[in-house]
Amino acid sequence: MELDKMDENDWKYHGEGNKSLVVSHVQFSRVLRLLKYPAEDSENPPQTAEQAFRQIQNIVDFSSNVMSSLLGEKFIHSGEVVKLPLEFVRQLSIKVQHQRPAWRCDKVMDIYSGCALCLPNLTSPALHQPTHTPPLCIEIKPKCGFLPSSKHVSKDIKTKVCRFCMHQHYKVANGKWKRRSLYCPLDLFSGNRQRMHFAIRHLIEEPQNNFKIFKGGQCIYSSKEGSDDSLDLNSLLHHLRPYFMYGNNRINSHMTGKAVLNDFIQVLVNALLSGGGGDGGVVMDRRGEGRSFCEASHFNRERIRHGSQGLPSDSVLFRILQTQMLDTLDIEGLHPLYRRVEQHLQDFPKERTRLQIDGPYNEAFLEKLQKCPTEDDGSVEYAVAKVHQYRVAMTAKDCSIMVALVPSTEEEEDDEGLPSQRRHRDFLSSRPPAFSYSVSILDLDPKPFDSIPRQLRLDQRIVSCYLRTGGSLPKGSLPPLPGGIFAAAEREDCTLLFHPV
Ligand SMILES: O=P(O)(O)O[C@@H]1[C@@H](OP(=O)(O)O)[C@H](OP(=O)(O)O)[C@H](O)[C@H](OP(=O)(O)O)[C@H]1OP(=O)(O)O
Ligand SMILES: Nc1ncnc2c1ncn2[C@@H]1O[C@H](COP(=O)(O)OP(=O)(O)OP(=O)(O)O)[C@@H](O)[C@H]1O
Repeated sequence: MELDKMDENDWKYHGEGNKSLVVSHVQFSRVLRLLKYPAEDSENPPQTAEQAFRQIQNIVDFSSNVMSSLLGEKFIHSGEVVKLPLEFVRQLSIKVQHQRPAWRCDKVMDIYSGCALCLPNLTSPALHQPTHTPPLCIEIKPKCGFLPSSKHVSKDIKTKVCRFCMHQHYKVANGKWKRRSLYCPLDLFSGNRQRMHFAIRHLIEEPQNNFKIFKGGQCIYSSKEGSDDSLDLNSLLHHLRPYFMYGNNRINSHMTGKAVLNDFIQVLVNALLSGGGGDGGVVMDRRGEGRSFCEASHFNRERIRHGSQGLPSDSVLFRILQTQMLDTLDIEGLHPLYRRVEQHLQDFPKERTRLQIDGPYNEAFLEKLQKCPTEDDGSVEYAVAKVHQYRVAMTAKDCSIMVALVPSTEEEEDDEGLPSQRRHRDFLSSRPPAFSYSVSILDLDPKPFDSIPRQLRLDQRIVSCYLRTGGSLPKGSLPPLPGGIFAAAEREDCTLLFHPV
């Protein structure tokens, strides 16, 4: 990529979140992630080009020096900061504007700094050979996978119903989403295949901003944000079916929609539980049996056929969960420590640098949070270390997982020996066809120190909304019944009920 010869026609809109907009290269497996500002700041950018460069460099440093050490290098692609010609960025902003979802247009793309983060395109991984079937990439934003056990938690409900499930009620009540998702992160993080299957099924039913599917780099399945449109399961099945035709199905050229979805979910569960190599010991996580169930989950505990297996210690879910659990005090216990730091900074503003409140995110930062004493000695150092830990946990609660699945070729499947490509890849041993896969984690930005008071306010609002409504919702806010899109898959097949494997 020659930075002085950038042409907006080589790039296309790829997606966006709350604070960045992503464009992908039409030919190479690269994306550019550009910052966004509130629309009211569009005339006067809130920071200088140098500050924008520093912000993106902080993102790279935080990802490569801090998150990578906690989550595992193999999952992380930190990218590099690039300086782009301003004319290119302006033209790009005009080009992508009409593709942006209306509900994200309260923010505008940064066209002033010329700075961006250049990353590998995780939805069209380099291991894909253009002549073969395009890779399927599944993006999951799993959110928080445990119930708090801190003594500082003031509302008992927080120890019973997980944050995501309570937040769903708040989001529907406030019109962010029309329907409630029945996905529960505690099921996904359980390590129990049945519960994980159940969780993914609900992500498919109501993806919101937690689930997307890409084929060959194109998004083929996601929520139409803010819209009430029903999801097109037939179209999804049409895309997925060719990947799951094997054995007799290949000969009969028929496979039920239910079977396609079951196989798809099974392959995804395998990838999430795999360690990407290594021995991958299975461990029970620190949540303990009682703490790993959310009372709002629709999963029937009695259906568990085999006890809770726990997550393999080298799996992506295990690493994310462990990092999320650096939040040991809950926001209610953390907030007084935040206030201690804030007070200290008011008294000694120059201490901001020594305490690394806004970075640099280097080894010293990592050491500060890893060497935090277990007991509060009343010091500002203790408070800072807990705040740093909490911010890292926040990032892990808001990151996304990208699973890329590449079907093995006929030759690879038919070859009795071990083909050279296969030696260099990890293969999922579900049922045929085999998939080579890679698992990555994206969106590992540092959360600002100042975001902590907002966290406390949001926590209070979510809990009081849940308690006020008693967990009930207006009619129509549940996914369509009976059985949602899965019932549609069954109708398409005129066959049995959908059962998790
Ligand atoms: O607070 P939450 O749990 O609602 O998470 C926010 C996300 O909302 P979600 O509930 O996932 O829809 C929110 O996502 P959306 O904008 O809703 O897609 C952002 O990821 C936000 O992070 P940031 O402020 O952009 O760094 C997230 O804020 P942080 O809490 O991570 O700062
Ligand atoms: N390296 C990548 N390769 C492919 N797609 C990517 C990559 N990085 C981001 N994306 C896509 O762009 C979308 C927005 O990116 P990202 O989640 O980083 O934005 P954000 O603004 O930080 O999100 P949030 O709302 O969580 O703050 C992602 O959901 C994903 O689909």
